[in-house]
Amino acid sequence: MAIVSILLVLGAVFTLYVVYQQRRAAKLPPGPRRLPIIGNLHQAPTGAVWLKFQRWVEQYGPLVSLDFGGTSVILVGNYDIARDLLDKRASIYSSRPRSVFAGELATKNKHILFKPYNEEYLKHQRLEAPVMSPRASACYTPVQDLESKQMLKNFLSSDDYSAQFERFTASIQYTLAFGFRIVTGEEWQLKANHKVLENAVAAIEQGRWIVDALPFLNYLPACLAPWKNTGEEWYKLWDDLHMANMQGALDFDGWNWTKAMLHSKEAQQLTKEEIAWDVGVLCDGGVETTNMTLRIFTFACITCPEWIPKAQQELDAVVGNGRLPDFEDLENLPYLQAVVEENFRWRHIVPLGIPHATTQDDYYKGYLIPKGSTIIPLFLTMRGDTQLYDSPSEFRPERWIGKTGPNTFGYGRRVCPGRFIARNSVAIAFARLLWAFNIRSKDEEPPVMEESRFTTGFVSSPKQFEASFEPRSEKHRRVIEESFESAEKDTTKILNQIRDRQLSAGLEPMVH
Ligand code: HEM
Repeated sequence: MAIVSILLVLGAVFTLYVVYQQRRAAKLPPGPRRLPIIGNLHQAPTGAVWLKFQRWVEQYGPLVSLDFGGTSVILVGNYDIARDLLDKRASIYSSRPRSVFAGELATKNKHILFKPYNEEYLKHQRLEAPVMSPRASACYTPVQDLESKQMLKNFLSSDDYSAQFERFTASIQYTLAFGFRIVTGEEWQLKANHKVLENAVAAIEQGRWIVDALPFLNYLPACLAPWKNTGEEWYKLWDDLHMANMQGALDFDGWNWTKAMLHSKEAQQLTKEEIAWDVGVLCDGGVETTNMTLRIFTFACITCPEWIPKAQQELDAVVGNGRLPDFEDLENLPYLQAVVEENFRWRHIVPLGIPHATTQDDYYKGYLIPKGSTIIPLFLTMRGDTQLYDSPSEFRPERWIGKTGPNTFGYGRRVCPGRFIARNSVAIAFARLLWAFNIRSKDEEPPVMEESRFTTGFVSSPKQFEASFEPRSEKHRRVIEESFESAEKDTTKILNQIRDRQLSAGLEPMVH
């Protein structure tokens, strides 16, 4: 009798639960039909995930809801909705989805990208803010100036754009973060960084770690959960590199982010290791992102070169051929600025943006967005919107003359802190590369712009292709050589010049 009663109660509770779930599901945005318990897990795409997500947006509209094994996932396929939710309601849309492997095991909650939005996260954001502000970032141009001059000079003897772009972006980030340059690209720190970044991309890869889909599996002992040892191993590599870089930064003369952050008021609430991670992540955050943006630019030069003569005519008219374009020239180069905007639109390095998560239930246009939902802004879908862009696969800077382009650096309270530095690095690199070289395909049949030319994964950029960088004239070659020859290369002097620029801009660069 007692057993029958218990079964009846359990049955009633289960029925109520199913009815509750169905009622809630009825309020969600539309989406593909879900199965009990697993939801849409069986339909979870792999590879170029964004293509399947885009098809769902075409089928169900710009707001799509999915259920991945009990986690509500909301796809956002249009700029207006992304702004409405992620910017205008940022106070409840700025957390991150739980990531067991990458966030908890491989980085032990020390990587800012994976941190949930709470008081603990804000301590780290406040620590970074002074070195990332627009005014502080404007003081870093001497580093971008030197590194772009070396990049041009290196292109005179080698077309290996992968190596040149990586050295350029890494040297900017390492100089600012730790006070030393990446001169050859063979430095051990950069080699160690390769391994760490390779692991980082694998750690975030969707569908790779079963524990991310089924977090309860993390309660298993390590002998039954092999990912735990992998996580521990990757964490150690990462931690050792950050700690070694911090020590290096303290040993170098001159100002750098590590010293500035360690001496700040906010640092008193954090451990040295946490600060080493914060600086390390800021450094890493700018290397691959900027590097991939330059690869995309080069791919645009060889797949749709029609716009290049206009950009070069503008540079010739404003700068002439007797000197390199400078930061001061940028405001007089509207076409070049439009090239930067179009590059960010044409192909974004994170096709699915970086997911946010909600911290409370919300309603939007009558639809329920449940607390704990993963919100995915479909960057590529938005950039390919044919309602907004005529022939979106074509590279047409004209779309942006006198206008700013689409949101490149994310949303709300998680917007990319490196956006001011990144824009300056990209703009000066584009201006100088276009001024200096004719960038052409080395293949008889130049590649065409199509999806299969891009890598899949959390970040995406053009797969390897051949390009030549030929100086536009002998005069251009000489200017490139002389500009690098006469550039200040002493890192300590450059960094102290940056500290002084910050002081005269009324900032406190925080170092004794
Ligand atoms: C062209 C270059 C870059 C692009 C396209 C880019 C793009 C992004 C995007 C889309 C996000 C996610 C924002 C969101 O969640 O809504 C992000 C976050 C981030 N970026 Fe960048 N970024 C670039 C360069 C940089 C640079 C130069 C740095 C450092 C100096 C940096 C550091 C970071 C960090 C630390 C985060 C995590 C923010 C957080 O979760 O609180 N990025 N970036």
